[in-house]
Amino acid sequence: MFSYLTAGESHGEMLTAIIKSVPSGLKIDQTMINVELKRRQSGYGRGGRMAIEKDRVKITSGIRHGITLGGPIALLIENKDWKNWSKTMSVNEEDASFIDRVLTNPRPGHADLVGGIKYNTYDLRNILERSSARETAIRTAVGAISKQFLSEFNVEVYSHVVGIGRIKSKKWYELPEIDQTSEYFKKVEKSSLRCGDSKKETEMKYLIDTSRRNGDTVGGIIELIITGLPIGLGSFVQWDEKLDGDLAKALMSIQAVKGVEIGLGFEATELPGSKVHDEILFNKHNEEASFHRSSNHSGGLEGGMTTGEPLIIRVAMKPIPTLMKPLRTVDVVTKENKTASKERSDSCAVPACSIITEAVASITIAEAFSKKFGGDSIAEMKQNYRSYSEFVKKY
Ligand SMILES: Cc1cc2nc3c(=O)[nH]c(=O)nc-3n(C[C@H](O)[C@H](O)[C@H](O)COP(=O)(O)O)c2cc1C
Ligand SMILES: C=C(O[C@@H]1CC(C(=O)O)=C[C@@H](OP(=O)(O)O)[C@H]1O)C(=O)O
Repeated sequence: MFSYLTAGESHGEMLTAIIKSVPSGLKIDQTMINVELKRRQSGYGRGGRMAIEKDRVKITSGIRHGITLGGPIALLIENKDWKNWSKTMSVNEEDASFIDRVLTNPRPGHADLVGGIKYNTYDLRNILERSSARETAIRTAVGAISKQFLSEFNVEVYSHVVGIGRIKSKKWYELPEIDQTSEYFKKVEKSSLRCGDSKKETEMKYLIDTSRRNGDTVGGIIELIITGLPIGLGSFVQWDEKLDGDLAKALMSIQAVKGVEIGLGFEATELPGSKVHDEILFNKHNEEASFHRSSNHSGGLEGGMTTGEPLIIRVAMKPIPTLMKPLRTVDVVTKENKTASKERSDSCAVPACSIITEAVASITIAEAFSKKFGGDSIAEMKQNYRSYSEFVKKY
């Protein structure tokens, strides 16, 4: 199982992750991990921090000569900004008198107030530092290793931005093709908004810019597409084995994500069953044929299991909580009415979040693969995968 733990504060020295039970024999391309880190940093709407950070992974264990050994893999990413915070964020007791950048005016929508009460601190910096989405940099590195694992089984994970504020672009079923190599998705990769629809992209950028100028922020919707999945990852037999549940949990754990829908999602509630459910087909005359569907409204999941069709998931991100025209709040020390603290901040992080959704979904799918085709080495897992594929073909 691909379980992992992350550590690190936003302005601390570094971010760390340890990943458990990656099979041995998996070739790891560090350049690809760094490309994923760059993709996460490149989105439109980000604040000043991204000009400081140049995220690069350092692997300190679990890999030898580019190949996984089967033991825990440890990853590090340095925070370049740490040099400006080394006393403020020092782990050493002798720096305890060095208290600055104290935050006592909690920001509505951030973890500040509830975290302060729960962890019994009046310096809300103690909460901000770990609740910050800086942590998603290291999750993206874990996701990049999971993506490399999945590509051994020809699984591809990609995403695009389909909404910013009220502006909506095309959804998967409105696109001529949802292939990663399509012209549309080539445009997505080039777009700083991760939107392949140029007209909508211009409108979206305008909305981000005007809201920033007004001291405000905007959220949006990301669509995630995963292709090449076998039938039957996940299970219906127990609530905690359902893959839709695991994916929703992983995606909802991304900072500022407030909704996840699979396939038609909420739209399905407005349609009759006859227009929602995907009819089952089988081509008897094709030797390679197996069961397939007339449509993919289910988004590739039925009964908590993959159907073999592409997985389609939409993720809703709320607007960034830190506002340059701040909302009302209360100082946690004096209890006086104040306006919320203003920190350097992003005005829109939906394109960045799109890359994070790819990462966390890849980790969840890699876990499901390990569960179904379990083995200590990649060769053993591939053998199990091939044998299952033969079994499915004969069904
Ligand atoms: C990539 C990314 C960047 C973010 N940048 C900021 C930011 O600059 N300022 C901010 O206030 N919140 C930012 N957030 C959102 C907060 O981290 C998030 O709202 C906060 O941790 C509270 O969690 P919740 O929104 O899930 O309840 C960002 C989120 C993501 C995914
Ligand atoms: C650092 C990242 O995102 C940060 C997430 C974040 C928050 O409150 O979540 C606040 C900002 O941090 P800072 O106050 O240092 O500018 C973002 O830049 C990152 O994504 O790498």
